[in-house]
Amino acid sequence: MTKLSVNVNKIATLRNSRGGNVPDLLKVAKDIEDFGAQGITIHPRPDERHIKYQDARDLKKLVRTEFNIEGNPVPSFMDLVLEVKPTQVTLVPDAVDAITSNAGWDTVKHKDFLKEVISTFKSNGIRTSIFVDANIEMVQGAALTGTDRIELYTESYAHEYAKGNKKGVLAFSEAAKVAHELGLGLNAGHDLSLENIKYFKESIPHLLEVSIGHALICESLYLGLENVINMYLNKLK
Ligand SMILES: CC(=O)[C@@H](O)[C@H](O)COP(=O)(O)O
Ligand SMILES: NCC(=O)COP(=O)(O)O
Repeated sequence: MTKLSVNVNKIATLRNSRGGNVPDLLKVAKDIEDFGAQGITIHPRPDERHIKYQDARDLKKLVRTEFNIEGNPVPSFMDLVLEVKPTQVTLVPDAVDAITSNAGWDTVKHKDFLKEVISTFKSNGIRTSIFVDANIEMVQGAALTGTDRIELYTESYAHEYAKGNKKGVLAFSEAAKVAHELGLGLNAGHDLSLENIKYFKESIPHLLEVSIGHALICESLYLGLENVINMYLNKLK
């Protein structure tokens, strides 16, 4: 079975756009768990444009499933994760001004840095994962850092799948095989959706967890729209 961890960044984006507490991030996270998801993911960015550092602290008290915090291990992020102690930390090499995550780690170039950061988190009882492209050399490099898991950056798979090219998954299944042989646990995420998730799951061996946010929240809005419009129409009769 592959666990579904729901990324709630977009709920925080919506909340922040009005400055109040609607939608209530904590209630949404609790409901997501009650509906059966097996994890909650957040990706606090340094500018706190969606998830605020305080959200991470508040969610820690509430999340009963797996709590995954993603981000670039700059000092403020490291301090937050070491304070909150989530189930898992996923290291993502994103620039401060990146609109969203757009690359995996160069695990060869940054091996010593990653080793040190991973050792710090693991010695504090936090499972570690490194965000990497579906590239064998990067997966092998990740194994040398001591990380528990990797998260395959699935943007290229999603992009190719949307164009009708199912072969885009091949690099991912190869990377997954190598990861398994090297004893790494396997997660995946970015731009996964109701459209492309089934084929990905069927093609990738040993997939422990996917984290999905953007598409899942957009799909939820759309799939709920008819119901809500009818509820309004009923009240306006
Ligand atoms: C690592 C990853 O792919 C996701 O965490 C993604 O970066 C979501 O972040 P945003 O919601 O800020 O786009
Ligand atoms: N790690 C990927 C994630 O948390 C969600 O990415 P996306 O579904 O918002 O692209």
